[in-house]
Amino acid sequence: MAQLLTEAEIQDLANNLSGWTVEGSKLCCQRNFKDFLQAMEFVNKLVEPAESAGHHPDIEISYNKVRITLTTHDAGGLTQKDFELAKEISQIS
Ligand SMILES: C[C@H](O)[C@H](O)[C@H]1CNC2=NC(N)=NC(=O)C2=N1
Repeated sequence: MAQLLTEAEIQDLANNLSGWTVEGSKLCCQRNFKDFLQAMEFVNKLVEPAESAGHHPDIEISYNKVRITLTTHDAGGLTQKDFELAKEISQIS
């Protein structure tokens, strides 16, 4: 199982990850799109990296807004897997 990160590690990793915030034991990012269709097109692009990583975001869709939350459920908090997947998601437009 992936190791939980320390507070210092989390802050260090978060400082090098733009567009995401640390909220408790979660990494959060919100993306805004023109409309629902574009929001869903983006959400569908998350499937491949998540499946490849064997690590999955929690996704909340509200019309053209997509809120992505990452945490390692098996570990009960933030691990390297969350930051690695967040970096990949940041590359998706
Ligand atoms: C068996 C399977 O690989 C595990 O349940 C994976 C699936 N995707 C996951 N995603 C996230 N975010 N956290 C997990 O602990 C997790 N575990």
